[in-house]
Amino acid sequence: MRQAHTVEQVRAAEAALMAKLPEGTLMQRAAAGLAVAVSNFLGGTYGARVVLLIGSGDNGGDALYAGARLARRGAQVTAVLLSSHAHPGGLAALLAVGGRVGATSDIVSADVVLDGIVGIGGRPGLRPDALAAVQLAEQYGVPIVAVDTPSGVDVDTGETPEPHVRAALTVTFGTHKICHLVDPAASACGPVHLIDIGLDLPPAEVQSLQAADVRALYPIPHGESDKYSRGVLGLMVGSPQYPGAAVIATTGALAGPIGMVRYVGPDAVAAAVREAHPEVVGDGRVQAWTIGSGLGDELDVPRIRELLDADEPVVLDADGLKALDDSGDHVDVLATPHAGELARLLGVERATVEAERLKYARLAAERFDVTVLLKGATTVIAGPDGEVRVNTNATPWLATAGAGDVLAGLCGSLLAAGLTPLDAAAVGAYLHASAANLSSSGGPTTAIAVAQALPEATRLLLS
Ligand SMILES: NC(=O)C1=CN([C@@H]2O[C@H](COP(=O)(O)OP(=O)(O)OC[C@H]3O[C@@H](n4cnc5c(N)ncnc54)[C@H](O)[C@@H]3O)[C@@H](O)[C@H]2O)[C@@H](O)CC1
Ligand SMILES: [K+]
Repeated sequence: MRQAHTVEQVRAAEAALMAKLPEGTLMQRAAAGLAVAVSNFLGGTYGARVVLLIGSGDNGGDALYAGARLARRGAQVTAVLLSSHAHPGGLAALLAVGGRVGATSDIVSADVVLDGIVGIGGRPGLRPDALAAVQLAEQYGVPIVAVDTPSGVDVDTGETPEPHVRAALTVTFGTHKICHLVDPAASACGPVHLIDIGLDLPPAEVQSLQAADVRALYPIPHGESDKYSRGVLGLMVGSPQYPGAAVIATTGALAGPIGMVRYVGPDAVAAAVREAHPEVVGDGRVQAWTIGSGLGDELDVPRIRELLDADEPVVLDADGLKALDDSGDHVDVLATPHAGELARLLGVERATVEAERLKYARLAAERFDVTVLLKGATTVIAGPDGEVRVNTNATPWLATAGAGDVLAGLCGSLLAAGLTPLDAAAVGAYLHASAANLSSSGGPTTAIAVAQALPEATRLLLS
């Protein structure tokens, strides 16, 4: 499990640990890990030209001490001081081993720039000198390694209301911060490398399942299982307008853990579903529903509301989301909007949801008393009780027509097999992205190809 803590939680854990250790120990642990990560990033240090962008706080201190370590191993290290105050101990350490203070223009010939402008003490945005330095690095294609967080992003929300650093690598300390997992900030981090500095942390506000967590949650059939006990999913999806949505969602559902799929919808669509999947049967008892993908004119709000109020858990997707209201208990409902659909549900602009994904996913979960899976490059999943999961293993190639139908079918399958909405959403998003990676292999893919890759992605995970 990847955990992301708030700045307040990190500060408290750091204070508790610092009280037990000699002064400066934590910063030395951070700087040592940072120096190794930068050396690995460069493929060696001897002769490398390293520029440090230094702000007024301890984030700059980390960069300066790491710079001193790199200089001792043969790097040419130049500090660009962006504030009248720079960490005195760090600066002295750098100068003592042959590092120097230089100017922004040194960036042009650098192999790497370390962003030690601000870390968890920073407010969003970059001051003019810092912005000019970052832009120069971008203009000359010099990669930036962010120290702890890319400066300028909002660390606790993942929002990026102002200009900020776009890092090729982020090296963070103690735990992940929310900006490492939640977009748009997460996309500005590059790969995130975590250095353990020995913090003792409380439960995290935001979590991201990793392969082992998904493996542990996946419902695996056993010797006593039959097609009913493995779970039966009802699909109310697709329409004469969008028959493909029904076929694709069914393919996603059958590639999940359940034993049987029941399709409920117009005869012509049912025929198309059975042609692709002869094992699909008609109406009857189910353990969960997937409702909404491609319903178009078939949308029957009163019928959907009946199902939402019934005991079986429901994945509510696409057109079906129009049936959601904020009265009543919907804790066993998993709503799967993209940003535009969530914006419509909440009566705000799509761009506002895109900019504040965590906030609006949480808000909708609370208002509608559902679990919300907000689709995107990183998927944000918010439960009605405030729990948040983020999925980060997707590929941009997954942004293709019908991919959402696959996810709705798969998440329904996981619900019918007994997972909670939060777990079904997190496991579904993870496997959906794994299957996309498999079928894409770095190139184009289609929704059907993603659905067809799900069994193999699941096999690889479970083996
Ligand atoms: N506290 C600790 O025990 C440890 C802290 N570490 C490092 O210390 C960092 C936090 O250090 P600080 O608390 O000194 O804070 P920062 O270094 O993140 O920020 C310092 C100061 O910058 C100014 N500032 C805020 N927003 C700004 C902006 N947008 N542009 C320019 N200046 C701005 C503020 O005056 C702020 O206090 C962490 O991110 C991490 O890198 C690590 O050394 C590990 C241990
Ligand atoms: K930084």
